[in-house]
Amino acid sequence: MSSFGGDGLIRLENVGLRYGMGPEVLRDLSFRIDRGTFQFLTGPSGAGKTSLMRLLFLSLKPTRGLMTVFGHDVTTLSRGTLPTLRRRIGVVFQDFRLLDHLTTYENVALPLRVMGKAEADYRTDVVELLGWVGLGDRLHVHPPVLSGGEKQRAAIARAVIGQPELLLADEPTGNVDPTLARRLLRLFQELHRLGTTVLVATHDIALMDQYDARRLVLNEGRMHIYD
Ligand SMILES: Nc1ncnc2c1ncn2[C@@H]1O[C@H](COP(=O)(O)OP(=O)(O)OP(=O)(O)O)[C@@H](O)[C@H]1O
Repeated sequence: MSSFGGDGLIRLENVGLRYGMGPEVLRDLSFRIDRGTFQFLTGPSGAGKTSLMRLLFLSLKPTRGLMTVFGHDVTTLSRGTLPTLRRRIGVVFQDFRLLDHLTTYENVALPLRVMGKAEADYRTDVVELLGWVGLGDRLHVHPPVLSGGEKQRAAIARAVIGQPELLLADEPTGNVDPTLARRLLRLFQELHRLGTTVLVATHDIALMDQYDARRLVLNEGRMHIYD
């Protein structure tokens, strides 16, 4: 029962995942992510990182084992609970998922609008954050005209603007140069300092070497942890 002690924001016990009738792509995962911690998730291409991120964002359910997120057993979540839990999570997926009919500024401000905040209270924060990620001159354009790296940074800004309890970022520096990648890592560190639990999936060893954090390593669906 090792994963079920302590202040586990996320707990997995013997979790397995398969797509349809295919083979298990995640196998016997047992680990805990404590509140307020920072960790990298890494491993070779196809090891299951994105699949694990989807599990943690409650887009998929484990096909076996026990998993809790914010203390809720994910297999018995009611339809109403799911969106409430997701609102506590900031996500950056590899396909960005920006809304094309909104400007960059509006995309990033969206989580705050959903929370019911007034624009006058957040406008400066959104503009400042977009400046920090290098999009200060792209505020009023729509996602289709942004480059891949610009879309990625807009998605990151949207994920962090509301200071979520949990940040899940899948290859967040995959489309940017090393200088910008360091800058984005600093943003995640700052968020962590403010209390967010952070999980960053990355292949980028140079990036991981810049921050002394726990490493969750997936290999062929199994996990090894280096504290
Ligand atoms: N929707 C899906 N349906 C069926 N199989 C899938 C699906 N998504 C992923 N897989 C399979 O699950 C395995 C793990 O894929 P996943 O994308 O989670 O790995 P990854 O570690 O994120 O890889 P990468 O680093 O290349 O993004 C792979 O064998 C992949 O083919």
